[in-house]
Amino acid sequence: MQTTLNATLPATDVPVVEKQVAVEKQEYRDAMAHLGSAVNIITTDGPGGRAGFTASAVCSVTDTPPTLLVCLNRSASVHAAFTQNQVLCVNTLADCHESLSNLFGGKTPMEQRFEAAEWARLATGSPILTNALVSFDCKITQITSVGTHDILFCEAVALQRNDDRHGLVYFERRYHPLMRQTAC
Ligand SMILES: NC(=O)C1=CN([C@@H]2O[C@H](COP(=O)(O)OP(=O)(O)OC[C@H]3O[C@@H](n4cnc5c(N)ncnc54)[C@H](O)[C@@H]3O)[C@@H](O)[C@H]2O)C=CC1
Ligand SMILES: Cc1cc2nc3c(=O)[nH]c(=O)nc-3n(C[C@H](O)[C@H](O)[C@H](O)COP(=O)(O)O)c2cc1C
Repeated sequence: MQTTLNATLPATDVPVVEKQVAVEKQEYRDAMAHLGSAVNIITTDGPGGRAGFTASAVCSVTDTPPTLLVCLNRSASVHAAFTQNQVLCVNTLADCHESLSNLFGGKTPMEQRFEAAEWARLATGSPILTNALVSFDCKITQITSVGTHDILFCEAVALQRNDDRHGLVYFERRYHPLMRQTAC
């Protein structure tokens, strides 16, 4: 399906279309499914308990100070743990992590989620997935609410990289391996 959105243009000789375009939730989700994204398991540990969930709504904000953002639905069972602990780790998944992603994205009990992989710790005490593509160990510096979600701004205080693994992309509601270029 091809969809055209009307826009108000500033040029004087261009007819202005004033019609307001309402985007329904399902239409928005169907459109967002066209955006390929990395898949991450976001973990935390501390006074609020150990918790983790799968997230695609993650991006870099600034390198000074090194800051990422993570969008977390306030209705998720893990929400209180993250806001109480004030620390988290963004573990970006490799191509072998499809089933782990589904485990952390479903309604699975928390212990069962963590039993399925090996974890370490860096600076904040948040679980680091040992064979992740990259792990950003962070303190949460700011939280802003927009609609159903909280945007967690997270300053990286330690990093772990695995430079030989292939990536994983979530696109059109499916997982796709993303191959690293190797010398031939
Ligand atoms: N940002 C989020 O909260 C996301 C939540 N999910 C959840 O994971 C499950 C499976 O998702 P899909 O297989 O991708 O099918 P879907 O049809 O639920 O979602 C399609 C796309 O819409 C966006 N989206 C979905 N739910 C959203 C939400 N509550 N807030 C903002 N954006 C949202 C995401 O970009 C997602 O890839 C659903 O329960 C979905 O709600 C998935 C991706 C992102
Ligand atoms: C591929 C994928 C991406 C997801 N991305 C997000 C996200 O960015 N933000 C979010 O709040 N939930 C996201 N979810 C849903 C959460 O992982 C899920 O709600 C979380 O595990 C909490 O579930 P619970 O309430 O059963 O603990 C995603 C799920 C999947 C499968």
